[in-house]
Amino acid sequence: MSAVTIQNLSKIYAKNNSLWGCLIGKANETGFQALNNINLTINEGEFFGLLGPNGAGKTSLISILAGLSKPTTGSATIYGFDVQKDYKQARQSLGVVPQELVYDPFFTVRETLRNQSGYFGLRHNDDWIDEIVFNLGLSDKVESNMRDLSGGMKRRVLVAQALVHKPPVIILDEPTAGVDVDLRKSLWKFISSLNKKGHTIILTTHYLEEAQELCERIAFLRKGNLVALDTTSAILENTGRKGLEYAFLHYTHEENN
Ligand SMILES: Nc1ncnc2c1ncn2[C@@H]1O[C@H](COP(=O)(O)OP(=O)(O)OP(=O)(O)O)[C@@H](O)[C@H]1O
Repeated sequence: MSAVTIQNLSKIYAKNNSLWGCLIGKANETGFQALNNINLTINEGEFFGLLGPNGAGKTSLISILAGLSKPTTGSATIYGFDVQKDYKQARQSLGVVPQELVYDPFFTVRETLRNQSGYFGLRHNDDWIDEIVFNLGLSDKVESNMRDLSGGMKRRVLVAQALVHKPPVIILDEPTAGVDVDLRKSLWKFISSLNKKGHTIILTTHYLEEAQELCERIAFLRKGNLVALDTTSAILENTGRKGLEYAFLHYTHEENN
């Protein structure tokens, strides 16, 4: 079974046309097209890279998969569950590490992870919580309040939150932005071990050397369009084996598409 399917997916963000503009008969401005007819299948157990420059549409796509935003047209499924019609099952199958540091400053790390477990109906999840925090180097911070953690540690908690319900599909939206070498190493070791156990990993990152090392297949987005989709080795081969940074620039520059 495919882990994720995306069919004819487009997203147009509506313009906030003012009431005053409507009253004086000003024509409504059309919205901004962030995704344009994306078709993509990600296989079960794949380590998949979703790459593109700032504003390419990566987070817009992830938000739709996570049920946080509705597509304008098209559809998407996670493990066969439609992200809109079967929202609960699709969300249960997905763990998302968001790009932005969102947290409640009044809870401890353990309380944060217990609360997150509760959202997924898991009451006695401490064994797994302990395993996650250990693997993310957070064991000594588990009773600390979120507000007392450094930025990199808060990001580790976001990763832990995405994993509390052992989702088969894990999306990491720039998980290593602003984190030190230690976390990067421990994070990739842990995520790779989950991938070996069968979890599907979808990674967006601007650290292309990480994507080159980890991802079996890569999609490049540019201005909402899917401009390349292939195995990492084929992408490197097709662009003269000059590295993923060269391939990134090649595929995401307008004149090459
Ligand atoms: N809520 C919104 N309303 C209007 N436009 C939006 C909204 N969210 C995103 N956009 C626009 O859609 C485009 C794609 O944004 P998105 O956040 O998906 O890009 P991204 O590839 O994740 O970029 P980055 O690498 O910087 O995180 C951008 O031009 C952005 O300004």
